[in-house]
Parts: sequence; C-alpha cells; structure tokens
Amino acid sequence: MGFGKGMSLLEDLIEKAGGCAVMDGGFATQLESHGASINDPLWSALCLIKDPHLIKRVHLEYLEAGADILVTSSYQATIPGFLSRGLSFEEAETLLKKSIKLAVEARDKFWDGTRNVPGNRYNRALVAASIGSYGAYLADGSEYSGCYGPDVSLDMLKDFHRRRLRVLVEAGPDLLAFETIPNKLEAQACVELLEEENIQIPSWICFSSVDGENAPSGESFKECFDVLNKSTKVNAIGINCAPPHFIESLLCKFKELTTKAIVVYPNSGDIWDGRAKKWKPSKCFSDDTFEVVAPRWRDLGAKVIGGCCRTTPSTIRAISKALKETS
Ligand SMILES: C[S+](C)CC[C@H](N)C(=O)O
Ligand SMILES: N[C@@H](CCS)C(=O)O
Ligand SMILES: [Zn+2]
Repeated sequence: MGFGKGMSLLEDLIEKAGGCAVMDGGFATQLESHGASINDPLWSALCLIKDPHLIKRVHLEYLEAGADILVTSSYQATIPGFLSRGLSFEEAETLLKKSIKLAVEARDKFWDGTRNVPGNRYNRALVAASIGSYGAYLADGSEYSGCYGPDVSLDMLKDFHRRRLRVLVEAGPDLLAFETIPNKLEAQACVELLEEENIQIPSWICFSSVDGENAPSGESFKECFDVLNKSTKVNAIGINCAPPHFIESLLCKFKELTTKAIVVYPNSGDIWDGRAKKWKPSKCFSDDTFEVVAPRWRDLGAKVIGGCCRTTPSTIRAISKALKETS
C-alpha cells in the first residue's frame, strides 16, 4: 500500500474500513449551512473565534454520516492571520490548539456514544489537522492558481508554515493534512518542514488541480511528486478541492507516479471565484453520482475518499454507504 513507518493508526483504520477509509466533507460549506458568516479573510477560521460550538456540531454531523477521518477547522487559521485581527500571539496559538481540541472532543463524544451500540458500523475516527496552503492564507484564490509571485521563496514558505505546524502537532492530532497545495515549491516546503521538525505522526499532502492534469501552477504532478516520493515523512499524496470529474484520470496518473497511498476528496464541481469570493455553479456531481463513483475510485486504488467544498454530510453518507455495500 505504500505506507511508511508510524502509519499503523491510519493503516489499521483503512483495513477496518474495508480497504478504503471515508473522510468528512466540506467543512466551511457545512458551517455556512448553519448560518456561519465566513466571507472574511479568515474564512472558516473565523468560527474558531465566533462560533466554536458550530465547529463541534459540524464534526459530529460528519461522524454521524460515516466519516472515519475528521479534518480540523484550521485550514485558514494562521498566526499572521489572527495577528492581523488584533489577537496576540498567545491567543492565535490557543485558537490553533482549539481547532484540534474541538475535533478530538467531537470524536470522543461520538465514539463513547456508539462503540457499544450493537450492530453499529462506525470506526473510531482519526483527527487530521488541516494545514491550508499559503494561498489559502492570502485569501486571493491563489490556492487555485499556484501563482505566489517572484518574492515567495522556499524559505519564506517554510517560515510561514513552521510555527503553525509545531503548535498543531503539540495539540495531539492523529494525522496532518496539507490541503490545496498548488505548486511544487510549496510541496517541497512542506516536505522539508516535516523532515526538519522530525514529525512523528502520519501526514498527507494534497494538491488542487484546475485542468485535471497538472498542479494549478501548471507544473506537472511528476515534477511535484519527485520530492514527496523521496520522503518517508509523507505517507500519502492526493487531490482535494478539484472537480470530481477529474478524479478518475488523476487517480490513474497518481498510481503511476507514486507508491504512496492515495487520498481523494474533490469538491462538488462548483468553481471558486476568488475575486467575488463566491462559488460559481458548474459541472456538479450529485450525492447519487458520488455513490456511484466512490467504489470505482476505491477500485482504482484510492485509500481514503471524502469530499471537499460544497459537499455535505449527505455526500459523505452516500460515499460511506456505497463503499460499505461493495466492500
Ligand atoms: C478553499 S477556498 C474556497 C477558501 C477560501 C479562500 N482561501 C479565500 O479566503 O478566499
Ligand atoms: N478543510 C477545508 C478545505 C477547504 S478547500 C474545508 O473543508 O473547508
Ligand atoms: Zn475545498
């Protein structure tokens, strides 16, 4: 399967789940469906300040829908982002830790209530700390363009990610989930950081894609994967927040480019307009379509399947049901 050392937690979960674990779905999407207002540079991380109870509620909804892995609310939670809102360094770090705490509390509460229920088909979920790309922090749509400009260097990206990574790891998640990485430089920064910080928990690095073939920067995945494949600190590679109709061919491509486990969690197919800060309807998959494609993705080699933006607990319920029925 291509997992490295220290992966038994994720490996065991995948095995218990019948060969393919189910992730949660769009986190910010579900916060918004409960009335959270996230049209803000902090995006969903604003809820860490304003609506932490909603964060826990959304985690519980995804667990109930069948998610084996929860991704935390830290996608756009960054120390500079919080500082720019007038919070102190300590307050910013406390909010990062809170994102892990809320997910762990939801997982433990749900597991305590279900583990002894006869016939339940739930697994004890794992908590993956979300680490959004630098582009997410910029809040200008650049996680879908990969254009960080000439002034952004490898060292600068490592500095951007370093402290947050440390704080999140100290808070005790089961996994690290780097999300919507749009170019080779940032992938390299993430890998070098995992090595330099000697991170001991499993991690995955997921790229976005806007053309269905390459990273958003236009760099080929072959180029991007070179550095990832060489590191034992990267346990899985994948695609997130790309349209679902790209997944089948990207999975086949990824299988040729890596022996690491593959994670896929596409968005619904809607397209993010970074200027207007709105989703534009496009070629969307319904939950029924996810139900059909999830077993295909598993059969093509995906080890973790879930949803990203604009997918909901009903999408995850459909994926979970389809995978269970066909395993
Ligand atoms: C995954 S995108 C929709 C997140 C929001 C974006 N980084 C922004 O702040 O505009
Ligand atoms: N984990 C984040 C990813 C955004 S692309 C979310 O689901 O909101
Ligand atoms: Zn997304």
